[in-house]
Amino acid sequence: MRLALAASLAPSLPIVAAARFRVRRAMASSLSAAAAAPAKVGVVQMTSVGDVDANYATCSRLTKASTLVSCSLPSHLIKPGVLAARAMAGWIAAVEAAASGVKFLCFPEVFSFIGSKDGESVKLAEPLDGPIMQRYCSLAKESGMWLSLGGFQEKGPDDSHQYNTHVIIDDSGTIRSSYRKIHLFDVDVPGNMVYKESRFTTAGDTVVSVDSPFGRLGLTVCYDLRFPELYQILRFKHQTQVLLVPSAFTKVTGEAHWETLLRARAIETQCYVIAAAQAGKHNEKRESYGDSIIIDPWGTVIARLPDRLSTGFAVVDLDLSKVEAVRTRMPISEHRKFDSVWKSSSL
Ligand SMILES: O=C(O)CNC(=O)[C@H](CS)NC(=O)CCC(=O)C(=O)O
Repeated sequence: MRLALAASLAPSLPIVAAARFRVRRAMASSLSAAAAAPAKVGVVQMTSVGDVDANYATCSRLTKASTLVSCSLPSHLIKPGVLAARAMAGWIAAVEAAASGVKFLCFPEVFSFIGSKDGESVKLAEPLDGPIMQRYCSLAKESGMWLSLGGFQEKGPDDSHQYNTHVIIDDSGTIRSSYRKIHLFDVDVPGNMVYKESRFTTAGDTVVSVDSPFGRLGLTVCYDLRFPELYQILRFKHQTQVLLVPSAFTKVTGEAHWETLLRARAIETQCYVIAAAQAGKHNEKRESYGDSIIIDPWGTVIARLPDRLSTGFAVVDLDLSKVEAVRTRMPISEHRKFDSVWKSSSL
């Protein structure tokens, strides 16, 4: 992994890096000729707050890299202290991204809103054709980028429930796919607080994948990560090549499990894993672990931000021939015993 530091742009500010994975030509040429050319994808890390417009400003700044080069920061972000430093860091990342030519940018769960009061987000929940998501569709179109928007508060089946929905928008601004989080986080986190996501959220019940120029994508959200059967279905039934895990992991559980779970999913499915994370303090009560990460199908971490708190993103050349290379040398899909041995045993 090589870190291209944007430090020269602002030596005194938190350093934001774009990590790039270089294609190894020898490996690429020995593999499937049908594999698409490597494409640049980015994984965002951000600290969403209880303000839809402020979060949109951050997402927009990170996405519209090319138009931002000569722009000033949005005025509401120019405040003394940490926020201004973080905003600046995001801006520098955007400049870096322009040079990187990112074609697919992945945002974390609850990118558009994290409230501080119970039930706040249900009141803001909108259908996918509502104004909040439509603004992100315009953003994708204007910047010519595919977006993964994990964990949008989609209007639910009744007024007191939302869906936690992961949305994929293509570079023409069209919603290509959406997935409603299946596993809800009803957990008593040791030393932290009791989460009861099901109070305001209705679980989805459908496994979703979608084709893209960056391979077949498997859509999941956060706590889903702890349920490997979902990822097995995505890999062996849906034939996915890239697994997306937008998240807002708690600090406690993230420290204990985040990287290990993500690398396990990459290794056992032989897929790329792109996991965008919320980071740091959102309000007095809530803090996320951070550590946005991209993992290759061999399980190696190939990109992450320089620290777990900064706003910005890391970039890799996603090379689908690498997926095929790993699968050819270690053909676990042929070695599986699911149909012959395990199918008849219930868990
Ligand atoms: O409620 C919201 O604002 C959005 N939803 C979330 O942030 C969800 C439910 S509270 N968080 C997780 O799934 C964390 C999982 C986790 O931390 C773990 O598996 O260890």
